[in-house]
Amino acid sequence: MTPFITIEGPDGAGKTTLIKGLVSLLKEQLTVPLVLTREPGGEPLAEEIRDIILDPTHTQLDPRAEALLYAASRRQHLMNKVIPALQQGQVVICDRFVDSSVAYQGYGREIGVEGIIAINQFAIEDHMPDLTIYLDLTAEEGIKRIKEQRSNEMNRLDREEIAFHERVVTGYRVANQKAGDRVVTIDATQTPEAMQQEALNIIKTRFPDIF
Ligand SMILES: Nc1ncnc2c1ncn2[C@@H]1O[C@H](COP(=O)(O)OP(=O)(O)OP(=O)(O)O)[C@@H](O)[C@H]1O
Ligand SMILES: Cc1cn([C@H]2C[C@H](O)[C@@H](COP(=O)(O)O)O2)c(=O)[nH]c1=O
Repeated sequence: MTPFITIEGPDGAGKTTLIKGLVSLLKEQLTVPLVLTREPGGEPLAEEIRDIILDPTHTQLDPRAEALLYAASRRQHLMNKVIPALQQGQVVICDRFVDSSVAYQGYGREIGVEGIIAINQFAIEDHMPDLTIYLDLTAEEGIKRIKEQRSNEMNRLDREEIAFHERVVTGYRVANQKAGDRVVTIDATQTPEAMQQEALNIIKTRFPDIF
C-alpha cells in the first residue's frame, strides 16, 4: 500500500506554503502518482460541511456539534477520496486529519481528548496516517502571520482568542509525544524552502520504495 501522509500544525504555521513546494518537489521525484487533499473538505460533500464549520457568521455553533461535523466531513472524505486513492496505488498527502480534532476540539475547545478520540474512531476505524509531519510554531507567531498577510481570509477558527490557539499548540505537543514515530516535527520558524527540503528528506527516509 502507498503511504497516507498528513501535515499538521497550528493556524499560520505554513502548511499550505509547505505543501505547495513539497508537492512540486515530489512530483519530480516520485515513481508513483500523488494525490493532494485537505480537511475539512477534500471532496464535494465534505467541502459543503467545511463551509458550514468555517463560516465566520456561525458563532452559535455548539463545540460538540462542531466536533461531530469535523468527524462527519472526515468520514466522507476518507471513504470517497483517501481510501480509493490508496487502493489505486497513489500517495496521499492530506492537509490536516484526526490530530487536528484532538488539538482543536479536544484541547482548544476543552471538550477532552477521550470523547474526541471516541467519535473519531467511529469515523476512521483503523485508517490512521502512516506519517504525520507536524509544523511547530507558537500560537502567537502563527496568528501574527495570518493577521499580517491574510487578514481578509480569516475563518471562524482563525478568529478565536489567543488563549484558544495556545491550548491548541499545547494539545498538539502533548499528543505528539504519545504518537511515537508516526509524528515527525519540523521547526516552522525556518524559511519555506528549508522546511520543504526537510519534509522531502523525511518522506524519502521513511518511504524509499516510492522514489
Ligand atoms: N516559513 C515561513 N516563514 C514565514 N512566513 C511564512 C512561512 N510559511 C508561510 N508563511 C506565511 O504565513 C502565512 C500563513 O501561511 P500558510 O497559509 O501556508 O499557513 P497554514 O498553516 O496553511 O495556515 P492555516 O492553517 O490557517 O490555513 C502566509 O501569509 C504565508 O505567506
Ligand atoms: C481538520 C480540522 C480542522 N480544524 C480547524 C483548523 C483550522 O482552523 C480550520 C481549517 O482551516 P485551514 O485553513 O484549512 O487550516 O479548521 C479543527 O478545528 N478540527 C479539525 O478536525
